[in-house]
Amino acid sequence: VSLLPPPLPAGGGDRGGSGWHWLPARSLPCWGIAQDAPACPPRCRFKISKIIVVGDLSVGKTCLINRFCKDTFDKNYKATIGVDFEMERFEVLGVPFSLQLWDTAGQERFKCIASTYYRGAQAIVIVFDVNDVGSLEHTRQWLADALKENDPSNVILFLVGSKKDLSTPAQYSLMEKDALKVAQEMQAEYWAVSSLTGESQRGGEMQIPHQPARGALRGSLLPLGQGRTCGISSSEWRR
Ligand SMILES: Nc1nc2c(ncn2[C@@H]2O[C@H](COP(=O)(O)OP(=O)(O)OP(=O)(O)O)[C@@H](O)[C@H]2O)c(=O)[nH]1
Repeated sequence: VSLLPPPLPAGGGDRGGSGWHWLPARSLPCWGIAQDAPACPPRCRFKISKIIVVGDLSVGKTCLINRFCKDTFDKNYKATIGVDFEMERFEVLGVPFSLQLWDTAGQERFKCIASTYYRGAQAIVIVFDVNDVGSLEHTRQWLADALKENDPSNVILFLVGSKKDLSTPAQYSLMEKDALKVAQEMQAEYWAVSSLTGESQRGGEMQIPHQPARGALRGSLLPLGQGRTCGISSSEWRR
């Protein structure tokens, strides 16, 4: 945890309270990254978005992030201790854009540490296992905890059902009904995914309030594992 960048403050960066963090590229070294970044003209700015990924123990949060950022899958379970961190960089219309993906521990004993990193999120991804109805029930509590540290009117919510490859079509369609109900209640977009196969499928026709400023973030997250230019893992940062 001590190697991670500090939690971002709530609200906006230097452009006011929009929740977006606009930082000159050269300000990144204060987090211990990009130490050798060349000098950038003032217009060269990173748009930084923080995404937190929450959910029960072993539902597949780390695998989801690894599929998204590195296009890899590890079948061996290694519990996340506290929080972990990945950064994804890409360009939208020539603007350098960075996603901070915060992988939080599902284990109860680490919840206290992990929740200190919830603040300042632009998106909350709540993950459950489509084969475990209990993990779907717990998503409401995960969301409530994450929203204590964030402005509910200013975050994009995703409910993600993981491990779809392990369920039969009949089992899945039963679960999907419940998941869509929960997603509707939360005003979240629902996705079912398999980090093993890389499959992702959007469920239902959710009516989400239009937030044009957030289109790029939503667009970058939705096609799980696509549209990236490069990924930087926390382990690379530590070199
Ligand atoms: N078949 C299959 N297994 C998966 C999938 N996603 C995760 N797993 C497996 O589920 C186990 C837990 O995955 P993790 O991603 O570590 O779970 P987590 O939610 O990050 O767990 P914590 O860090 O303890 O909160 C691992 O053994 C993974 O290989 C999936 O889509 N399909």
